[in-house]
Amino acid sequence: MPMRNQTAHKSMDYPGNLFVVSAPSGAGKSSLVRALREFDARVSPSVSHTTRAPRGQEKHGREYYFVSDQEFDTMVSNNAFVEWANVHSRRYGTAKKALEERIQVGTDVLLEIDYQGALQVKEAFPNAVLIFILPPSWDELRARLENRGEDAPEVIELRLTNAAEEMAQVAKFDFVIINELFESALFDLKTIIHAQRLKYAAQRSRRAETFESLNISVPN
Ligand SMILES: Nc1ncnc2c1ncn2[C@@H]1O[C@H](COP(=O)(O)OP(=O)(O)OP(=O)(O)O)[C@@H](O)[C@H]1O
Ligand SMILES: Nc1nc2c(ncn2[C@@H]2O[C@H](COP(=O)(O)O)[C@@H](O)[C@H]2O)c(=O)[nH]1
Repeated sequence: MPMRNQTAHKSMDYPGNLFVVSAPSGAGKSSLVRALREFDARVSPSVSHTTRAPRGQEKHGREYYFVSDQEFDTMVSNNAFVEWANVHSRRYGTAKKALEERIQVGTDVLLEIDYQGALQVKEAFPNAVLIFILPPSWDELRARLENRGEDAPEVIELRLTNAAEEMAQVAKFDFVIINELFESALFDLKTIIHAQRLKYAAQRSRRAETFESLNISVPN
């Protein structure tokens, strides 16, 4: 895993919630997150940088910022990523500035990233909620990748090989959802997000009351 140089943000540093969704390729995380956002406009996705080529109808700045290896290297040297990782032989990273600016103003941000990135985010933001999506079976995972029809057979094989290592990380996550029936997995995702918002709001208001009783202003 790449070396990082970051400090953990103290709990309550930021008013926005940070959710991280990881899954082996094809388990259905993008589909779930897309469906979630139709119900919940408060969840704002983060657009990652990647050195992989666009596929299908993907657009620069919408699904990803598609950058060269050199551009990615420059961002790494400038410490511009909150996390980055090699995934399926390509590099992917989350820009630090854009993420911090959004959670600082109270936006709930959702990162769809791999497990290596998720664990780096948890180190930097201990309040981040890590959610892992599992497919119901290996056969179904393969079928979803094949039926999606967007990756070459050798890419599908690489993603399936990597899936074993990814799934071995599941215990490090705060929540696990099995995406068998789509609607049921979506309900689980909505519930986790709702529960976290309530918990965080309660913690903040308790803290505000404590500061109020001491007659001092609440730091952001
Ligand atoms: N519960 C489900 N039942 C059947 N098919 C599903 C289900 N969830 C997602 N799919 C389908 O599986 C395929 C893979 O889903 P999706 O692209 O969302 O996966 P992903 O985890 O985001 O993959 P990647 O990391 O490669 O982007 C898609 O064709 C999607 O429509
Ligand atoms: N560590 C990071 N992983 C990321 C990021 N953005 C996406 N990803 C993960 O890469 C794989 C492959 O994605 P694909 O779009 O090429 O199918 C998948 O697991 C994504 O979650 C990132 O910024 N950091």
